[in-house]
Amino acid sequence: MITFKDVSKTFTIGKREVHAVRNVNLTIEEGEIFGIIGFSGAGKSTLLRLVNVLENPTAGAVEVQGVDLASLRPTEVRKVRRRIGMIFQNFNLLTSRTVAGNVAYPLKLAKMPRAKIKERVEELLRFVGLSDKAKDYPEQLSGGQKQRVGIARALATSPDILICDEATSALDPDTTGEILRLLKKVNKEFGITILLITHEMHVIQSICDKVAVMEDGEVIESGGVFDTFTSPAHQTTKRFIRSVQQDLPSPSLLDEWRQKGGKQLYRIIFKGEVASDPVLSRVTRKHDIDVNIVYGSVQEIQAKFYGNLLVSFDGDVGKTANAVEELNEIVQIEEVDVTWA
Ligand SMILES: Nc1ncnc2c1ncn2[C@@H]1O[C@H](COP(=O)(O)OP(=O)(O)OP(=O)(O)O)[C@@H](O)[C@H]1O
Repeated sequence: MITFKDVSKTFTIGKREVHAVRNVNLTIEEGEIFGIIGFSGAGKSTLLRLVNVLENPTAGAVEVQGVDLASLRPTEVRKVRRRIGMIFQNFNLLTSRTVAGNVAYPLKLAKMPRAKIKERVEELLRFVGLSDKAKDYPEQLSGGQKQRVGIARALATSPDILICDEATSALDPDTTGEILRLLKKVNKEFGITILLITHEMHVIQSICDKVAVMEDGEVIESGGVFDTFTSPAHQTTKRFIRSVQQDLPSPSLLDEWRQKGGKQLYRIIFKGEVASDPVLSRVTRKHDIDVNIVYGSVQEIQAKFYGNLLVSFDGDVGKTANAVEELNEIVQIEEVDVTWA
């Protein structure tokens, strides 16, 4: 478990103070995949550097498994660091060593016997699907393969925690998907807690259990990924979510809809179980009105459905109002203002 207790980190450059992290309180439970998202300069890297003791907090405490990191002697800090693996955006591989040599490196530092190192490296390369690349050098690998080596190296000393610093930001979408699936496998098979930072919401959506949104050094919102996605409280969170969710049709489709009379649009949000319930047809039939589906999308977040449907209704105004009122008791329904779109 990693706990941030009222943590602040201020850098002083000459007379100027930079508040990189401000009053952060977070708990990352064992076995969780926890994502921290924020725009550039939000304070994400500083937060990670506090966990692997590359920085110490100016105020507050960072605890790993109940131990305040600031209270540790240098030898104890090294021990804690060995329990934490790390992967990076630019992979940080040793270019003069082979794939096997890179994965073996932390084991040599830990003074593992040679025969055991060989066995462990083979096992790790099998796990990340790179057994056939053991003798290659990093420059002979694709970005995705390099990150697999990075993951194998980070896992070499069997850490409890894996820290991922923008680990997929340099990769194309397909390769990003492969690496995220591998990270999920790391988490499931070994029970390793994963703490990742990213500026990409789809990374959070794909693999994280919990998310914290950072802005100007502060955590402005945190919680389960499904709840945060479906009920974001903060404007910045909404911006991140919009980047992975198309919740309106394209301008040309909206123009077509306007030309056809452009009736009031309603957005219906289905969450979890209700998504498969034929609620819409049931209610409109009962109130004797027709429903037109103008646009829709369904997403899967943490194995739950999240549906977003844009509809208009044909029929008597009073009956429509009654139907909307009844729907409002079952699902989230709101009028959509598309005057600006
Ligand atoms: N060693 C340092 N000395 C001075 N200022 C720093 C230092 N490290 C970070 N900062 C400042 O702290 C703030 C937060 O930086 P940080 O790198 O943690 O943000 P970030 O969210 O990781 O951004 P990015 O995604 O661009 O890496 C920034 O204003 C940055 O300039």
